[in-house]
Amino acid sequence: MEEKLLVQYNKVEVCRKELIVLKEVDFKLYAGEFVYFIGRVGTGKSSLLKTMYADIPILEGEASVLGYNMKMLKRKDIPMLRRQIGIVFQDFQLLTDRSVNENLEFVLKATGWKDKADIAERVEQVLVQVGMQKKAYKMPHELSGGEQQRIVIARALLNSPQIILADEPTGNLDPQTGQQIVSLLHSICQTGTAVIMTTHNHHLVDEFPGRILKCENKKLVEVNNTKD
Ligand SMILES: Nc1ncnc2c1ncn2[C@@H]1O[C@H](COP(=O)(O)OP(=O)(O)OP(=O)(O)O)[C@@H](O)[C@H]1O
Repeated sequence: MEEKLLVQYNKVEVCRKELIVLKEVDFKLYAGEFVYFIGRVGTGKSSLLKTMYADIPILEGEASVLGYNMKMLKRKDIPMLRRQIGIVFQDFQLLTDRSVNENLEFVLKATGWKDKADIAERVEQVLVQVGMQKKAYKMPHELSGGEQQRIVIARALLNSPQIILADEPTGNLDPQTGQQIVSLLHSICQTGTAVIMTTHNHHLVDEFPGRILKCENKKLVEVNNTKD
């Protein structure tokens, strides 16, 4: 079977205001791949992810994400693009005033789901997928950090994204919980969803194999292991 190309960057420049963060970025992401972005603090890992969901515009080079030309992207196209990308951050960003169920329902309703039974079924499915079906009625503050991150991953899965972008998803977790989260992301990847994860944790990269790209000296380079 021919591999499906989800992201293609050619000579892309990533800028934050007037600062060039990365230049000449060549990158391809295929369906079902697990990719790590590593590199020191401030080298551009988050910024590069942000270009993929149109949080930072691309001004130089050619970039396509899920068939969208990111240089020509119209404001009105952004919600449709983001619906096909699951986004997971380090700081969980659940709505604190409502339960797990309500957090998930809120996203489905905001993305056009109307039928109550369909919504309930989809919420149940993603909670099962992350092993949290018993916590549906909990408030976020009643959950541990690892559990909250599982709910965030469930939220990212709601609209069956083709790509998950996870920006330091283990940054606020203890090592063992972080391991469980990366293991969960790997199992999601095995169902065909591509995952890009930024991390400073080289143990995780060594333990859970994936393609490794490093941000260094304003370039994105493919490396064989975390020591290169
Ligand atoms: N909102 C912003 N406005 C201007 N410059 C920014 C902004 N956010 C980040 N930067 C700068 O862009 C560069 C890249 O930052 P970025 O957060 O992408 O790096 P990173 O590799 O993800 O770092 P970290 O590992 O700390 O998360 C840094 O020099 C940073 O200071």
